[in-house]
Amino acid sequence: MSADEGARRDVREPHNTQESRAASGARPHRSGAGKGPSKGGPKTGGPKTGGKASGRGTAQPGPPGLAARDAATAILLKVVRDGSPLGPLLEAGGAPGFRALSAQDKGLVRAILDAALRHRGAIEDAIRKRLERPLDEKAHRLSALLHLGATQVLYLDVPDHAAINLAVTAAGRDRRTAKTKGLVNSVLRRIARERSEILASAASVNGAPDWLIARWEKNWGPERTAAILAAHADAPPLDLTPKSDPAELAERLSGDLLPNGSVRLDRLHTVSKLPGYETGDWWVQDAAAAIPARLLGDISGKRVADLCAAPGGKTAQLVAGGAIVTAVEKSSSRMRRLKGNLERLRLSAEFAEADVFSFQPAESFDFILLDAPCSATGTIRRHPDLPWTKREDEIVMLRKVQQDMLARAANWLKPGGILVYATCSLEPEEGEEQAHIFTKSHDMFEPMPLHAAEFPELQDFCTPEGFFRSLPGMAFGGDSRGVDGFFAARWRRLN
Ligand SMILES: C[S@@+](CC[C@H](N)C(=O)[O-])C[C@H]1O[C@@H](n2cnc3c(N)ncnc32)[C@H](O)[C@@H]1O
Repeated sequence: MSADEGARRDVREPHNTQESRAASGARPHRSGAGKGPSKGGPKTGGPKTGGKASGRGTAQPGPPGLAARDAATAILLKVVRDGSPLGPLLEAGGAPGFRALSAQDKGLVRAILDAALRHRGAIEDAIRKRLERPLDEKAHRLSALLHLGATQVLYLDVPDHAAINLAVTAAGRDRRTAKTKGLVNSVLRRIARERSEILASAASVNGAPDWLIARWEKNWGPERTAAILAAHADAPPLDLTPKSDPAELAERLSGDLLPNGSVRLDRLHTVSKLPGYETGDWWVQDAAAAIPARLLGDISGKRVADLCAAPGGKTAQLVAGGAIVTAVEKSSSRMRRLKGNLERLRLSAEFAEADVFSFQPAESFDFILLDAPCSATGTIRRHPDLPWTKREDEIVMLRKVQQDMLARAANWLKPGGILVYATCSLEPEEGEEQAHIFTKSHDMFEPMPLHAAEFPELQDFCTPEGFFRSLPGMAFGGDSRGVDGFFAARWRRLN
């Protein structure tokens, strides 16, 4: 996955997990111990096992639900075997089998994949313990069928018999897995029988690859790592940034007003159907993602560069704050999204579709916000595919990009101007360490540490060095539903 594609989506388009799930009626079980499934969720039909093995794919039309299951299998394979990010596979130009599905089936596929990836560690553990011998490393398709079947049995409101029959049918219809029907059937039946026990122990199973957990334990310690993993297991709430009057919006949407002015709703909302969507009264943005732009202070009437701007959550904040904003973004498709988002919000900015490494501003800026491309490990609760598609060497590669970008951006600031650097990463190499390197190598810049006196609501998030640091699992203003992991540092140019 490229750094760009790993970028979070602060301004969410109508196609998102929440709304798809709402559309499909596929409500996930709440994760955690002792939460047995309630039955009678989405009707996948009552597929009968059988059907003819048809080589690759499923040429014959199958029982209801099978097309969705096949699309989910193909997409899960793309993500966990090939390392493709999930988001683009679920978009309009995404995976072919997915594109052909009805809106309801698309919703079902999104819900299955979200749960399968969010709980991948626990599901893998449950399957492994119920196999007589380990699966062949190359048995990717069989593994995916077992994972999706187990996901439905453990985490979605689908009757066990329907979920299991569908998995067995899907196995039987493909030559590569036709002989494993018995195994699929017996493993999934055991998982259904032992559901309570599996869910009770799920929290103790690591929900990310070992290399990531080892990093977090080294950097944040075991307790905070456990809190990060617990936060990842719960789907996040829906946070909105109001264009104006947060209290009015919170009341209008019956949401909770967070101390930074974000409005928090539960996640089962269709974003584009919420009041104020059409009129551009708010945009989707995690409460932590809304902090870096605020660190610039009073920007009204000032020239602000928003570097690495798409999809535009921070651009919107800056424009709404009265600044004259130049939004720099190198990806054309993401720039289109940024423009579309600002259009909906009736906000205007100057758009520069350019690479930060070749961009040349006509004049210097009063303020610069650099929201650099990063591993995005702070957004795993919103993108549960990330742990399974990231590689550690990407973090090493991105460090150099971030360092060079910061150094380049520093040249474009007026004397007295303020620079904020931010990443949505849990990795100190992309946050704290970058800030220290910049301070050491730029004596024309003085750090502007954040203090609780200036931002009382951020007291728990100001580090001793004066950085902003959030970790998933940290409560904000008494709201225990957590925030994304973010880092931000701030400097003033001396002359
Ligand atoms: C973390 S996202 C930005 C999120 C955005 N600031 C927001 O709040 O909505 C990083 C963005 O940087 C863009 N990007 C990556 N490398 C870039 C470069 N060299 N020049 C300009 N943009 C770049 C990516 O395409 C991506 O859209």
